[in-house]
Amino acid sequence: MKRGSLEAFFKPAAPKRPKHEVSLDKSAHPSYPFAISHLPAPIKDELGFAPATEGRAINDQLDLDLMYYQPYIPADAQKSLFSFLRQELPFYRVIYNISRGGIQTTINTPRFTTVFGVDETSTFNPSGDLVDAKTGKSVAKGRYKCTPRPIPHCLDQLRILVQGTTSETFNFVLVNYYADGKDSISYHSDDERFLGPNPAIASLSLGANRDFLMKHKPISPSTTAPVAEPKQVKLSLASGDMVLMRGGTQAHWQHSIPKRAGAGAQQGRINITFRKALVKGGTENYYQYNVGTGAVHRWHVGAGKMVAEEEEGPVRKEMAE
Ligand SMILES: O=C(O)CCC(=O)C(=O)O
Ligand SMILES: [Fe+2]
Repeated sequence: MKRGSLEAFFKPAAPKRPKHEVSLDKSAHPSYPFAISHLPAPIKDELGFAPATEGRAINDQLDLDLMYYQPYIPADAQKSLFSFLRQELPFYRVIYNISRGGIQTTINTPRFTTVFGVDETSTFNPSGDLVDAKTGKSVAKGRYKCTPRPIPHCLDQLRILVQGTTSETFNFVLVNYYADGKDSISYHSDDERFLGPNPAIASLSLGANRDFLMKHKPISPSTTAPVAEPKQVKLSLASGDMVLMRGGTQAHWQHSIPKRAGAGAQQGRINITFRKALVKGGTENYYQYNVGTGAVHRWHVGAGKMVAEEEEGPVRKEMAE
C-alpha cells in the first residue's frame, strides 16, 4: 500500500508495542474482586528454566522428609515474579474469633493472605462454573459455606510447573504476603484431616529472606529405648527457593516464620503453598482463614504498600464501567 493513500489513512494505526511484552489477557471470575493478569511473557519464558537447581533431600532427622530447591525459580524471574504477584493478587488481613479455654479471643492474622482452588470433589468447568468432579453437574449454591475461586492463570502456570517437578498433584494455591519483619506465622503443622495422611506441600518463596524454623513435636515417652529429640532445623529461605514437605513431616514437625527485626526487615515476602484438599471441609477452612469476610487489599504502587479497597457500592461500580 502506498504511503499517504486513502486506504492507509483509514487503516487503524498499528498498536504501539510496549517496551516489555505484557499480556493483556486476564483471568476474570465472578468470585474475584477484580480480574488478574496472566503472567507476562518474559516471566513465563524464564520459568521454562525451572527448577533452577536440583532439589536437595533433607531427611537426616527423625520423621523429616524435605526437598529443598535453592533456588527453584531462575534468578532472572525472581524479582519480576514477586512484583507481578504482589501487584496482581487480591489480599486479605483476616480477623477471626476462636475460643481458647472457653474464652473468646480475636485473632488478627499477622500477614496478608489469599487463596484459590477447590477440593477434589468439585472442579471448575471451562466456563468457570463450579461443577461436581464426578458428574460434571452444577454444584448447588448452598453446598459450600464459602465461594470457591478458580486458580487464576498466572498461579495455575506455577502450579503446573511445580507438579511437574515434584510428581505431586495440587488443587489449592495459598498465598501469604509478609509486608515486613513484623508479619509472621506461628508454629503449626499443615496436618488437617482434609489433606489426607502424609500430605505433600510445596512452598515457594519470593522477595525478602526469612528464616523458616522447624521443630519436632514432643515425643511421647515410651517403654522402648528413649529417642533423642531431633534438633531444630533452620532454613534461611531466599527469593526463588522452594521447600517440598512430604511424608511424615506434617504429622511430626511444626514450622514457623518468626518475626524479624533489623536490616532487611522492611522488605516484603511472598510465600505460595501448593496443596491438595480432598474434601469440602478443606475448601471451607481455607477460604475462612485466608479470604474471610473483610476488605480486599491491593498493592498500591505510589504508596508502596497494601491498601484496603473500599467496598464497591453500586455508584462506584457504574462509574468504573
Ligand atoms: O511463609 C512460609 O514460608 C510458610 C507459610 C506456611 O507455613 C503456611 O502458609 O502454612
Ligand atoms: Fe504451614
